[in-house]
Amino acid sequence: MEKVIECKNITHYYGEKLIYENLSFDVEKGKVLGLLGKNGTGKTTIINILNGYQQPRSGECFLLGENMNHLTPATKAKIGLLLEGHVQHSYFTIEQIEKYYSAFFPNWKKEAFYELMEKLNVVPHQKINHMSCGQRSQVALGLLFAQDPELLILDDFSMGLDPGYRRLFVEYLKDFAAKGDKTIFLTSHIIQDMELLIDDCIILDYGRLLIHKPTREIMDNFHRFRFSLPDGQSPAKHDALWNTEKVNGLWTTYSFEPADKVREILVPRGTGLPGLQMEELTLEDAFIGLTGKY
Ligand SMILES: Nc1ncnc2c1ncn2[C@@H]1O[C@H](COP(=O)(O)OP(=O)(O)OP(=O)(O)O)[C@@H](O)[C@H]1O
Repeated sequence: MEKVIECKNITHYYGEKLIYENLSFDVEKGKVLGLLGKNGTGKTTIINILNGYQQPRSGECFLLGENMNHLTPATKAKIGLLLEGHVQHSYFTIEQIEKYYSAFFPNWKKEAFYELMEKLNVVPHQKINHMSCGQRSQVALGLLFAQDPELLILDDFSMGLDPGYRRLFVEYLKDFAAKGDKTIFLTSHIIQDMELLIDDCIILDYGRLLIHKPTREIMDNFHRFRFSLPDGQSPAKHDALWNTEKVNGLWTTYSFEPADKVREILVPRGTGLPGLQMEELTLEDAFIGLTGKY
């Protein structure tokens, strides 16, 4: 399989503060990979490193086979980048920005941009800096679809979008990804959107990569378990159990293991655990189970 993003042993600090040590992952061509993590785990930082805007302490990244620090103009034209929803050159009107951007990209699809602008209730001579935050995000996304890149990198693409427009963009992104030869790497805190879109999931924790798995594998195998224990008794600690805690008198834990195995781990001496309940999870619940609430 062709690797569109390769991230090799990235170690990054801000001053004394470790962001990650030896972070490595690949994204294969045609995949949609979602990067999830709590606030401040380093999602924007890795996007900046991938694009050569920030230098890590060690390690290197390759985009479409080229080193992050030496991307040729031809390769840059194949990468669509959205940094936290911002559109540059906001003094332009919609018409002007479309003309300006079209000069940089050989595959420019003007009609894709205007198709989206028609859905926005804005007029072509409206200035971008006179638009709402959500409308500006939509212009930024319209420019990306017109660019028709091979690799789309979106940092917080849904910032400022209302639920209707978020759903519209999820549908646009799904269509874009369905072409099969496009690769998308994206972050968002709206995990319901991610669940509709992503093939694979990376979850960052503070200082490290927590998991990198196909989303289907998480949804099929990661469950929440609820159970009760006699007062004063606590469940056994085990590597296969995530974020075990007592909530309103009932214990909860999360695991990739099936119920029988969880029962065996929780009560190793075979005393049984009659009330053990296993629950299916949304991706958002799974995220909370893996990372904890706070
Ligand atoms: N230029 C900087 N100098 C010092 N610290 C920084 C700098 N940029 C980011 N940080 C810190 O590094 C950590 C990671 O920041 P980053 O913006 O990459 O996180 P994030 O996962 O994108 O967060 P969020 O989900 O809130 O957008 C944070 O603790 C942040 O305060």
